[in-house]
Amino acid sequence: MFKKILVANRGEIALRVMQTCRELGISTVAVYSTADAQSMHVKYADEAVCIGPPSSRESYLNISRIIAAAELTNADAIHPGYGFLAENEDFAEVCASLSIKFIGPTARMINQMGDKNTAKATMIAAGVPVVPGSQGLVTDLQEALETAQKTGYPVIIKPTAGGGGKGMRVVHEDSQLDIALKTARNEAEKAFGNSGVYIEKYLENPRHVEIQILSDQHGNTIHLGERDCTVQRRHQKLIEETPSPAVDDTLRKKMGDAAVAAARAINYEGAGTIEFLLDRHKNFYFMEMNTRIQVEHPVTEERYDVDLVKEQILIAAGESIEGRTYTPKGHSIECRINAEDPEHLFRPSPGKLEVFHTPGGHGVRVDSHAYASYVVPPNYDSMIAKLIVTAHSREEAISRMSRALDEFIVAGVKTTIPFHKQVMNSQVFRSGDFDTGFLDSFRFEKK
Ligand SMILES: Nc1ncc2cc(-c3cccc4ccccc34)c(N3CC[C@@H](N)C3)nc2n1
Ligand SMILES: [Ca+2]
Repeated sequence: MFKKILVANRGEIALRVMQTCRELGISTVAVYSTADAQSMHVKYADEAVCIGPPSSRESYLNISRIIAAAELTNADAIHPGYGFLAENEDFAEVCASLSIKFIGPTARMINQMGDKNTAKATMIAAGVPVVPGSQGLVTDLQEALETAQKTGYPVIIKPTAGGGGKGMRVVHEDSQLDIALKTARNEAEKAFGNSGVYIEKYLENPRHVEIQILSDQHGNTIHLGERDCTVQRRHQKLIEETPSPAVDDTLRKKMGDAAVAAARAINYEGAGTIEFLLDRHKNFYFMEMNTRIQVEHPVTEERYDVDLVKEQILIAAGESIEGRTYTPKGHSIECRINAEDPEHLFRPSPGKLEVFHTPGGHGVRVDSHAYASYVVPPNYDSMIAKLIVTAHSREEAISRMSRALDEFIVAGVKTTIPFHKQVMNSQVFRSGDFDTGFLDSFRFEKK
């Protein structure tokens, strides 16, 4: 078992990982930029190393500085959290070459799943349903036209080197294809340094349903159910829940089995998530595979009564998950509390927290690094807390979430709390019958 783990991240996930390390008796090393000198994860860790100025490029994205901190403190493993270097194959490779255990899959696996076109080919080989479209990358207009005519409009052009919606273009007819292909390739080159794009049939307003996977180093793979992440704004997830209101037991088994087959096919190691698009006819299609712990992991932890960060660490240390069974129980919903102003296009609202009072009570969990007098820095993402609520049914979870949001008092910055309150009270959300277009048509009522 590891003696010391360096957490190469900040904010709530850094604290979350350190909490599990402390429970396992593993000492912790924090890395931080000068902007995070007063951050909770720095105070909480057994050791802390300042790795640079506020800019991510010179701190949390700087491989050599993080490795230097690991060597300096003699850490025997690194947990990357999510974002930053969590899916960076060079980082995983450098750790491996220095015999510092990267808590996650190998560099090869990160690479294989990071390239969306390669990931898709791998899924086809594993028998996982994928969206019909081009066989591989599309470079010239002629090939694009043939693919689009074979697939049928509308089609979507997607960058192979990244997810998250950047460089995507939806095309409805031949005349638009030339421009769309050029702009998609340009945007992809600018955003990812790789202009590779592929084409898929465009599914109108699907749901986003993802399956949590756990695979150990001994060939065992299990799934821990689904998370519905359909409530998103500009490709940013805002609300996640499990179970999905759109998934029944039959579909859950099909999606779970497909996700397990995919992980087995690539001999996956660690915690991973297979993201699917789910259409109105309950057909599901592979979208992406994430090779990291995700922001929304707590809803799965609450329903399956599992510490996913603990599982990651035990698996990285070589433990087997053979024979592990989980009985899912309850309905869990997460709201991401961001320091953003819902009355002004969710623009960031950094600043000092004059008041930070978190809700409590049975079935209420708050994952946060924030505290009263903490200054939310403008340099990083705006999430200051995750409010996770669990109850026996979806209806009960929604009313508990609504009550907890009322008690979540933050002053000094604007937050998404009032927005979440309105979503929880909306008929459409309560009906469970919505798709990824939900927020496009959701009007936030300014008070
Ligand atoms: N073939 C096909 N059809 C419709 C799609 C629609 C989306 C999409 C677009 C906009 C918001 C979304 C929210 C959740 C899930 C998917 C979406 C989509 N992606 C890919 C990256 C992800 N962040 C959004 N891929 C799609 N692919
Ligand atoms: Ca992804």
